[in-house]
Amino acid sequence: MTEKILYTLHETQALLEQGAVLVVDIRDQDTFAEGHIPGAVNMPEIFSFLSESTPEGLAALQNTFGASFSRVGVAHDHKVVFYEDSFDTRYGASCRGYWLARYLGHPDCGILDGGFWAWQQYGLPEETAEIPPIPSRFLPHPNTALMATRDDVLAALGGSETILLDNRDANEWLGHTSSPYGFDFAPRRGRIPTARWIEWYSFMSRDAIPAFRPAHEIRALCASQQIYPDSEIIIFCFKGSRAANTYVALKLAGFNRLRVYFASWNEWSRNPSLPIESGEPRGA
Ligand SMILES: O=S(=O)([O-])[S-]
Repeated sequence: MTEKILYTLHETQALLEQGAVLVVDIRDQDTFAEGHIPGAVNMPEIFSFLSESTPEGLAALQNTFGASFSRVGVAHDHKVVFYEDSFDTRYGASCRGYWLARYLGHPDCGILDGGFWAWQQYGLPEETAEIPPIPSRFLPHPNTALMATRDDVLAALGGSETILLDNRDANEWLGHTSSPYGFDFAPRRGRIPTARWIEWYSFMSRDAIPAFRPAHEIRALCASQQIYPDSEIIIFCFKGSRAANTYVALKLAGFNRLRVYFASWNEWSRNPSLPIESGEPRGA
């Protein structure tokens, strides 16, 4: 059975009415305070946390989000739906929430299709009051099959088995900036050698409310880079958010051998012993 990831407005509203879902808003605190889905809890750290893929880094990631999920009441036996403004406004942060919950072993989580913009567009109820969350005890059970580490990426370099897929914005791929958060946020600019590149925006329609493109279009886009549904793929970006967005796009299009290099360029670029390619890519 295909895993359900996207929840429509109608489905989410019905689940809320039944008390059958915890809705998690990943936007920043001020935006959350201006209006959010009634009953939603706020977890901006889903977007901001920077991780490392060393054993210590992974343990820190698991502990941090074990504590954060517990703080807002995420529980393994209760459905969770994450949302942001829309899929392309916060670098895919709602997808980062979904992917993190899956990685930490949550069996039943998803994303609000269209995000809060769609919710508002349809005039659905909002509230500004912040109701204190009811904490839970969320114990992470990491699903290591979803995570790629720096060593996994190193092992894939130049090989034919695993495809490295870089989905950062064009100016990062071209080496014009080190990150989306400032030119010098990370110490080096450029690309991981041999990685293929499909900019994350390309997987979404650019309508007023961005949505993932139909599966056949996503498959065709990937095929243009010799990436196919049975390919083994490691996706990366700057810190795992846009990569999670592309993970969702590919999953919806029937790709299943997917891992996210969650620490991404933020980790890779800080270690001078790891190879990068800089300057304009050939043919750019
Ligand atoms: O910073 S990001 O690449 O995770 S959007």
